[in-house]
Amino acid sequence: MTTAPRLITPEKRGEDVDVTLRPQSLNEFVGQAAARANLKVFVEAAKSRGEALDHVLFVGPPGLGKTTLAQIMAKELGVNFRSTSGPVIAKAGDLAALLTNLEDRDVLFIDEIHRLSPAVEEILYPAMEDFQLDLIIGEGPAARSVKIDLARFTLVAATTRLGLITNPLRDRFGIPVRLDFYTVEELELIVRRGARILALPMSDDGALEIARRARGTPRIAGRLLRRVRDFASVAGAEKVTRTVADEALLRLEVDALGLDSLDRRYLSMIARNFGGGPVGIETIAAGLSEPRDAIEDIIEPYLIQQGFIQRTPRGRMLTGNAWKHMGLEPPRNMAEVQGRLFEEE
Ligand SMILES: Nc1ncnc2c1ncn2[C@@H]1O[C@H](COP(=O)(O)OP(=O)(O)OP(=O)(O)O)[C@@H](O)[C@H]1O
Ligand SMILES: [Mg+2]
Repeated sequence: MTTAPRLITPEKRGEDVDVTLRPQSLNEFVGQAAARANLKVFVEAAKSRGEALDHVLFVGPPGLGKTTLAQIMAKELGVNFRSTSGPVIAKAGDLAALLTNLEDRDVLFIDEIHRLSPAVEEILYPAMEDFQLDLIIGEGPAARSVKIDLARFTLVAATTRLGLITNPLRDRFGIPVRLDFYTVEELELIVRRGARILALPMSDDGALEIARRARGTPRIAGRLLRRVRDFASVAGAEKVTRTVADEALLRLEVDALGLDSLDRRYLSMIARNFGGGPVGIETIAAGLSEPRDAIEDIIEPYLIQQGFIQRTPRGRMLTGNAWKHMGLEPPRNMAEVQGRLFEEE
């Protein structure tokens, strides 16, 4: 099943390979204040002791800056950055090859670590803990195990779904970092910085309008900024004002809160076909013809954070806010149904 291209998706797309907007240091990185402050301390401490930084796990919805922070870690530590991702490492040998090529204190970044195969994960445990590889050479009675010493490296991993990581793996990260959606103020700084880099004249209320509608996500802020720039240049606008931004975003079907057509389809399907829920995730996935993963990773986190849906033991349920946003009347027994569901828990 393929997901239709969606302007607002926080998923990676070609243009994000364009690194111009990517912050290069912890100081340049906007938002995530608590995480940033902690990371600064840990980096300083590791550097002053001349040791490898403890392993770091970044957890959070797509587009919030996990890969960016991983790269920044290596830069701040002044070490090499090697990068791979869970689904790419097919065999234990692939990971072994990567690990044996690391130098002391290097950062190895594994994106989507929840998609590592169990056989590969097994190799990772002793590597993370004792900086050793335990390899089995040969098969059957002739098989023997060899241990290879590795450089003392730092594993920096990222996942959108903490729940999909096994406990033994999770426990081996000394520094777990959870990234949250950004505030409008933070996104406003990110948009202004982006406009400066792109040499795009923009008023304060123009930046605010884009920030408000970026779904709490820097990647989306960057993407909206580029699209607004296109509209502005075609329309011959000298400056991105609130009106210019608003017109462009409306044409992109991004509403006042940053919800796009897929978000709205999600909400309206639960409202119209299921009386507001509760309705199970599989049913929603089938109804929207979208993979369940994409719904759980991309659509729901923001809708939950905005207080539009609740996860109940029986499935998803719309809140009063969601009905209001759609301009619809909530069912009269909504509060009662919700109360009953949570009692059952
Ligand atoms: N704090 C920030 N300030 C400015 N720009 C940011 C910030 N965080 C992320 N970005 C920008 O947002 C985009 C997405 O960031 P990044 O690729 O690090 O997200 P991610 O969390 O790794 O996403 P995914 O889960 O999809 O891999 C990048 O282009 C980056 O430039
Ligand atoms: Mg990433």
